Amino acid sequence: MEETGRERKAAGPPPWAPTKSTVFRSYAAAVVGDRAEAPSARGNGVAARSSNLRAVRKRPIVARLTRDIVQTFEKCNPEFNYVDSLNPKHFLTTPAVPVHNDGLDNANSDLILYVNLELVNKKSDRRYIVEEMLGQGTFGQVAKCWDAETNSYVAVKVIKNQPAFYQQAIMEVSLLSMLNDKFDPDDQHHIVRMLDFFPWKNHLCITFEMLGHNLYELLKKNNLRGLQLQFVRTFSRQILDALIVMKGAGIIHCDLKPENILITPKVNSAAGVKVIDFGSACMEGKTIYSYIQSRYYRSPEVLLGYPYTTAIDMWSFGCIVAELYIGLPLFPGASEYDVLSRMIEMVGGQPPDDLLREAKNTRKFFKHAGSIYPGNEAHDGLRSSYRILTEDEVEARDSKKPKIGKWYFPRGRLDRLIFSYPWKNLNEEAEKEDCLALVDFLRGLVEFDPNKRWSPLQASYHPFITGEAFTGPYEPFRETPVIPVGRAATVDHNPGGGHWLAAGLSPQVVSWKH
Ligand SMILES: Nc1ncnc2c1ncn2[C@@H]1O[C@H](COP(=O)(O)OP(=O)(O)OP(=O)(O)O)[C@@H](O)[C@H]1O
Repeated sequence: MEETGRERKAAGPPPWAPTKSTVFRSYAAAVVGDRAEAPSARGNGVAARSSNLRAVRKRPIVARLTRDIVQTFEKCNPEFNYVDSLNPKHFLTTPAVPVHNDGLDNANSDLILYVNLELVNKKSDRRYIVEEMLGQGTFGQVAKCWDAETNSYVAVKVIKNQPAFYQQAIMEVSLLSMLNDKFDPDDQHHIVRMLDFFPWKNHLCITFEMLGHNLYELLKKNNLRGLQLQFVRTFSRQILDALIVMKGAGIIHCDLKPENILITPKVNSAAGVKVIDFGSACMEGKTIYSYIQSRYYRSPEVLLGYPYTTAIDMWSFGCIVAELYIGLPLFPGASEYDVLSRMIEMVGGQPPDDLLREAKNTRKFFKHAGSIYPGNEAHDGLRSSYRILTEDEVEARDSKKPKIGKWYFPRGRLDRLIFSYPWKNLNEEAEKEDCLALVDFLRGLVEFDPNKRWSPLQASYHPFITGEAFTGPYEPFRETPVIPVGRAATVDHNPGGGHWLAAGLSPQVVSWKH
């Protein structure tokens, strides 16, 4: 299946500085062009206007003049006649042409937002004044709003006025309130805080704490050259912390990607991140959708149509960790076939045969070779009765070529990519050791077999995360008796925190100094 939803617009090439390798340069430029991004309205005009508004709020004399500006004009000119409807609105939503909902919504069922529009929680009479657009996504729009009651900014997600989106947003509200209130009451585990939710003009509005740029924006600011290892470690540690809590709650995020990890305002000058967007999340053991996760971060079991668990978030997490280091997506496939081929080539190996036997989409990507496939150099002497179809075989079957993206860095294994990455200066012994630890860390995350892939708690004890000396391949402790998912009659999904108990821990035990 080709991508339909979740397509985002190209962001344009980055301001690329003089390089060590033109191969990497063109790769980055193409990846930015290929990777679709939510159209952001953080234009200069909007930014300037918002800082003006802030200035107005802070200076009482200016605030008074501004508030009473109509009266002031009337005093100056008795013929001055202010009519609200003639006041030009600064629209933030595109398109801003009224179509549905008595002219309040556009053709996409998005509420047409404009600067100074008030979104009101009628129950509490709390008002949120729209100031700028933060993001327009699948489920609706996220606007930066001024909360007059707390004198602070919040991010308000205004869900599209359509039953399916409303239902999924209700799920987001219920899962996030459970995570916030029950599993992270003291806001220690890097999960966004939901502050309020209410209906407004047939749209569900969800209010969140205001956070900063997302990690993709951060990587772009850094010319897609990746972050220093210390930041990769800190961010990974914090995302893992959130994943431990989510697994404890039995929640699968289903859309973990750099765009959904936001930088928190600095506390004591320490960098921090939080996981956002539970709009695709579901409870483990109650999975409904099969078409989930953004393509670059989609796990093999989801691609193959196999029952999935919280392990799919660990796959996405592995892709994110690698991307933070190299600055570029690990598997930027132009189609699902391309993503799977890249996984096989870069990680080595392929999904285990019993998974391939049971998965719904195996025939889309693999050929059952009948007897044992002896493997080849690229597959590490793999022995399997399945092999991935060649491009020609896919073309012959589908009567069209599979979409294949360019390879802009030298083809090969992940470890080679990490060690040969031109922007890193691996002169120091300590840096080389850190890199070895990173490669070993990634090994346990981008593991084809979801039952062998490390859980967040197992990963959290890896030397790359703890900062201990890396002495050799990490062997995680055994967490729970392994009951292969989809290969057993009943599966204990640990929805209520059994994961913690099995490990003899409570969520509070695992905390790091950030
Ligand atoms: N709490 C927040 N603080 C600041 N910005 C935010 C916040 N929440 C969301 N955003 C911005 O809005 C964007 C879209 O948010 P979100 O992912 O929740 O919406 P979505 O409709 O589910 O989007 P998508 O379709 O991309 O998944 C984010 O990438 C981020 O840039």
